[in-house]
Amino acid sequence: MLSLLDLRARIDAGTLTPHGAVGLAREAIAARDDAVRAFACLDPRPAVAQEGPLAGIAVGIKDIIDTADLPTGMGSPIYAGWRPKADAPVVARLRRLGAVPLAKTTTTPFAFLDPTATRNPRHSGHSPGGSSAGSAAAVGAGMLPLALGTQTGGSVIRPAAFCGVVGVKPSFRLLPTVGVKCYSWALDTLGLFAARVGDAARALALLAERPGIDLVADTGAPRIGVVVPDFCDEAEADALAALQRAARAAERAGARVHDLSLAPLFGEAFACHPVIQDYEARQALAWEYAHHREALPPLLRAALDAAQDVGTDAYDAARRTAHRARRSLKDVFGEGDVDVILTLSAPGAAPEGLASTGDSRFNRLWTLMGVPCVTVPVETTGGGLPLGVQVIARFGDDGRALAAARLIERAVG
Ligand SMILES: NC(=O)CC(=O)O
Repeated sequence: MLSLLDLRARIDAGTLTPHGAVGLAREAIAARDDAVRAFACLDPRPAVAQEGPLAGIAVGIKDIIDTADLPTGMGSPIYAGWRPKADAPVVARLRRLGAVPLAKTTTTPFAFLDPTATRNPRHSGHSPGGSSAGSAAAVGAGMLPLALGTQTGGSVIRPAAFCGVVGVKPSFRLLPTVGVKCYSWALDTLGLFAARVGDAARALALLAERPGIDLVADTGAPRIGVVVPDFCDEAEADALAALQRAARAAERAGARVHDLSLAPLFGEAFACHPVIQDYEARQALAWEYAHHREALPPLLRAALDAAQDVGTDAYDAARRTAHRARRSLKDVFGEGDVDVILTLSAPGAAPEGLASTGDSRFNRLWTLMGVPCVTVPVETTGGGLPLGVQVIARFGDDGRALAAARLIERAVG
């Protein structure tokens, strides 16, 4: 895969130019994307800045994120050819840092569950996951060193794990979702994909203007609480084995690892995620539902049909429960002798075929809690499909989540 840090080191050393670095991505796209289909469109004549900490870094932008010089199609014929007037602030920030928004990456329609045509870069007969399908696949295929995605349920962590890359869903609103097509304003979170933890940490620190995110020294021996939430349905044996492998490797690397159980309140909060999501999606997509319902794909259309019945009382009760759970989660980290939580990134490896983007049941609670999540590739199944594990820190402690993820990444080798 293309490493952001490696490209930047070669540019800083004068052995590679920013044009040359972008050229490597364009060559890889030309060679591989026919098999992967990760892109909605490409910039045919990208402007390549010579200066900036991300000069030479080609970036994929999920196609629900506004770009002024490329269409933003939302993965839907309803927005075919739609050209926003302005870049989303996160895209404008990338340009100020010297990066090149080279391509729009495929998204499931409006970032819901209906699949894309994108294939898993590690096994073309399997899904790359969703909704940030193209971003995860493009990095996993070695076509880009960095890509942006979003998560409302599990749309960063799950596809990253399926494609064998690092995915970061930062603390809620660490990055501005202005200019990003809204599905749920209480849940939508901008995230990113990269080859390795260090690449992702550098990118997030620059995007968030928080150098400390990348400078969290290896926090020595993190206290890791390992949990498989009992309110999530069963996980596949391969995924559970990968979690245990990561936990044991972290322990050998000096981490203090113990099993963690979550109070029933977190199961109640888990059940509140769809109530909040669906109530807000009904309003966020009211225009599309009113004027183009027949052009919506089947899973999204059915979800919005059902969302018409979600009332304000249920919504307000769900928000109260989520609030209580967020306060209780602070105690898990504070009094629970836990620096980070280690859990599954997905129920298993990528689903066979392209009909399903997989299940977000091991992601939704953490999205609702607004806490930073990082998925790290751990191993591959016998069939060559990647498996990841998810590292979660307290709200605002993104650097610690990345530092612990880096320890695990190194420990599993
Ligand atoms: N946007 C989302 O997070 C939905 C999903 O988990 O696929």
